[in-house]
Amino acid sequence: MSRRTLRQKPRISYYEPEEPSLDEYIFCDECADFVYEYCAIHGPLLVIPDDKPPAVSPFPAYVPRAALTIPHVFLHLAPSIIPGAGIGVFSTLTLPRGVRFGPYCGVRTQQVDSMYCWQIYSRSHKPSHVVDAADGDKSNWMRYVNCARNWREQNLLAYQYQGQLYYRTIKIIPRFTELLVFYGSEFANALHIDLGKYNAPPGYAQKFGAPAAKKPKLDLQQTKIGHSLSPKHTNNGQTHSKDTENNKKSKIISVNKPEKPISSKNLIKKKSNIFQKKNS
Ligand SMILES: C[S@@+](CC[C@H](N)C(=O)[O-])C[C@H]1O[C@@H](n2cnc3c(N)ncnc32)[C@H](O)[C@@H]1O
Repeated sequence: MSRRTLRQKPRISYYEPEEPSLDEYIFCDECADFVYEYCAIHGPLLVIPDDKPPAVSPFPAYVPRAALTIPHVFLHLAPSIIPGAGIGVFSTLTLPRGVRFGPYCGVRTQQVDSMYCWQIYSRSHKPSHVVDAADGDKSNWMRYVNCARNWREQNLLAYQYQGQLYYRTIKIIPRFTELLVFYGSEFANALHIDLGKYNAPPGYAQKFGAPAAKKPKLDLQQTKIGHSLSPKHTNNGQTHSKDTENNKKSKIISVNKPEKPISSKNLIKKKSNIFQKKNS
């Protein structure tokens, strides 16, 4: 009887569940929990892509390319409601909660050289690089979103997903309302925003019918800025600051007063006026 050795076969595992990367989780505001890629109960985020700027801009050279990327059906640029803050981004239509904008575009760098920077984290939650949108010709409209001065006026949340930074709406945004995100405590301090007063007093959201706040498991708001801010805990690379409460309380509808309507005919005219003013 001949003895045959068995051929060396590579071992194949027919059930190799891939560990989901933490960078692929998003936070469902309704479930108040992290979900993988999208919430099976409340559905995916409504993705609004940037407009594609024309190869040759019909606007004068002082209108940066970034301004032409604004999804103009939904949003427009106008002077901010915040005194001295320059240009801001406003809704043209009422936006529901759960709309995703982005990604935030800019120059990839390691230095925080401007107020237009967002820190991106690696899958191992270490600072990876910074996206700097200071150059209006190498970035998109998201650079014009200003920082909320308190939780009540914050209607966007910055978060990291698959290595890029996005903004999503955390409440219904009535039309002609300025879109405002929280930049994180370092930039907020630089803008003289009183962080002690940023969050509403405890129980405020419940007065307006929000369910009792669960104890936050994770901090989840991305914070704009630098290397000194290390993420305390990240999920999908999201940076987590002490602002989780903002998300929990986002169940209340915005108390922002709508801005005065701007007719769409005047929008483009207004757009160039804004830049003229800014550059003069
Ligand atoms: C990322 S940019 C936002 C777009 C800016 N408004 C513009 O016209 O280019 C950040 C700058 O906007 C202004 N800004 C944003 N939020 C502000 C706030 N809450 N208070 C005062 N200034 C603010 C500051 O000048 C800051 O340096």
